[in-house]
Parts: sequence; C-alpha cells; structure tokens
Amino acid sequence: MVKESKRTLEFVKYQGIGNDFIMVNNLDFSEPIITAAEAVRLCDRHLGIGGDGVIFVMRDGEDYQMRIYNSDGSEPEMCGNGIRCFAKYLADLEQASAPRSYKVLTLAGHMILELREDGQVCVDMGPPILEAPQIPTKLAPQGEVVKAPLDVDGKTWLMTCVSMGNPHAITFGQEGGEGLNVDALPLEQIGPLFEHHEVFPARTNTEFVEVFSRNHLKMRVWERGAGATQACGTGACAVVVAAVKEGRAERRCTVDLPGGPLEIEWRESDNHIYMTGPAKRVFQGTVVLEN
Ligand SMILES: N[C@@H](CCC[C@H](N)C(=O)O)C(=O)O
Repeated sequence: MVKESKRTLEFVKYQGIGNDFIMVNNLDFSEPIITAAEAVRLCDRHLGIGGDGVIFVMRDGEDYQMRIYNSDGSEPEMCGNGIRCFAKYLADLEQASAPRSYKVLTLAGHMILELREDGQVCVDMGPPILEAPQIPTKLAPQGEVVKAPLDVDGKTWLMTCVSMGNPHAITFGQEGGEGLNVDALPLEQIGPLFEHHEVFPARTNTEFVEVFSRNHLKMRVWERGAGATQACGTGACAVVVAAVKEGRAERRCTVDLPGGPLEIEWRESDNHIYMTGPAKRVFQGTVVLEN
C-alpha cells in the first residue's frame, strides 16, 4: 500500500482593487518553493484557494525580490497590483508602521515602494518602454507602435503598445469607429484573440479604454495568463502612457478599473511612472499540496 505524503504550504491572501494573490513566504529560498503546476491548482477558484496569481516574497541581499506565477502557471516580469500587496505583506510581517519604503527587485528591474500613512501604496514603476525591438510585438519593425491597425474578430482595432517590463497592447477603439463603451465589450470572446494573436510572440495583456476626460479614463483588461481580472496595475500605467502618446489625456490620470480606481502619473522630470492605490490582507491559511 502506498502511503500518501502530504506537503503543506502556509499562505496569506492579499488583494489590490480585486486583483488577488496568494502570497508565499519564500525568504529562506532562492527559487520559488512550489512549482508552476502547483500554482495553477492553488489559483483555481473551485479546487484551490483562488487567485489571479501566486507571489513569492524573496530576499535580494538587504532588500527584497518578487517573483510571480500567473494563474496559468506562466511567469510574468512584473505585476503592479501584486507589488502593492508585496509592500503590505512586508509591513505586516515586520509589524512596521507607515511611512515605510522598500526596494524590490523584479524581472523588470528594481521598483521603489512607498507605504503611505493614509494606507495607500505608491510605487515608482520606472520608465515605460516604447520602442521596438524592446516591446515584444511584430506590429512595427522599429520605433514606437502608436495606433497600429490590427485585425481581430473581423474588425480593425487601433493598437498602441507599451511595455512596463511586461507587454501591453492598448486600444481606444476600431478604425473609423466611435470611442469604446468598455462595459459593452464581449471581453471573454475577444480577449483571447488578442492575447494569442501572432503579432505578439510573448502573448500580451490587452487593455480596452474609454476616455471620460483628459484626466479620467476607464479600462477593462484581458490579462495574459489570467484572463479577465478586476484590475491590472501595470496595465493602468501602460494605458496612461498610450493615452498621452495618442494625445487623449494628460500625464496624471485617475484610471477606473472594475475593482476600483488607481492614480497614475507619468512624470515628465524623470520619465518614471508612479502608481498609487490600495492593497489589503484578506485571509491566511495552510493548504495541502497534492503529491
Ligand atoms: N495583474 C498584474 C499583471 C500580472 C502579470 C500579467 N498577467 C502578465 O502576464 O504580464 C498587474 O497588476 O500589473
């Protein structure tokens, strides 16, 4: 008779405007302590804990490192809502009070996280990447990809591409069309067609944007590796950059997402993007990892 061995994992669940993550204390190890396949099971909303991803809290010398698996097990370079959760996780772990700042290494470089007294987290997300070949798309061989036509679902969409370390394709609508009513979009149907389109060799996150004013945008997102989520922090940053590039908005915007608003500033003085929003602890527990 084979005796089943049961590995368990302690976790804490956090969310940033509804983008939810299973946070794992990985401080004593230099590689994630669970596999991508285990992360997929844990993210399942019926069979696991449920989440848009699993985030590993790791050391980087005196500072910290963030690694993340999407809910499909792929590993993205960066996660904006996740990194605000990361700041809250560290502050809870250290029982530190605000103001407090952290330097965190990601696969997209170092980010500076400021935990503010009002409970919000402001992240210096660094500069956006706008030029091919650094942005992973075949939509333009060189230079910036701004309002490039892309055929999806029998329609021609105008796409602007921005990398925040991870790839984003942003659209404000179709060629010759009106502005978008994002609530009316069949996101589950069209989202995968953008994500897996041949022009995006690394797949893509896709943002559909409605413009309320030059400082107020609304977006829905289809995330690479996670589908339709309540929010995407890197996506909101990329949307403001795209809106500025297309002449639709100013550099400081409130971006409404299904899970709530984020404040985004693309600062002229240093070319960095600053994202401000909340992050909250939801629950903690121990889960059995199947063998
Ligand atoms: N929700 C995140 C982005 C997570 C990674 C993304 N799905 C990708 O694969 O690039 C955010 O808040 O930025």
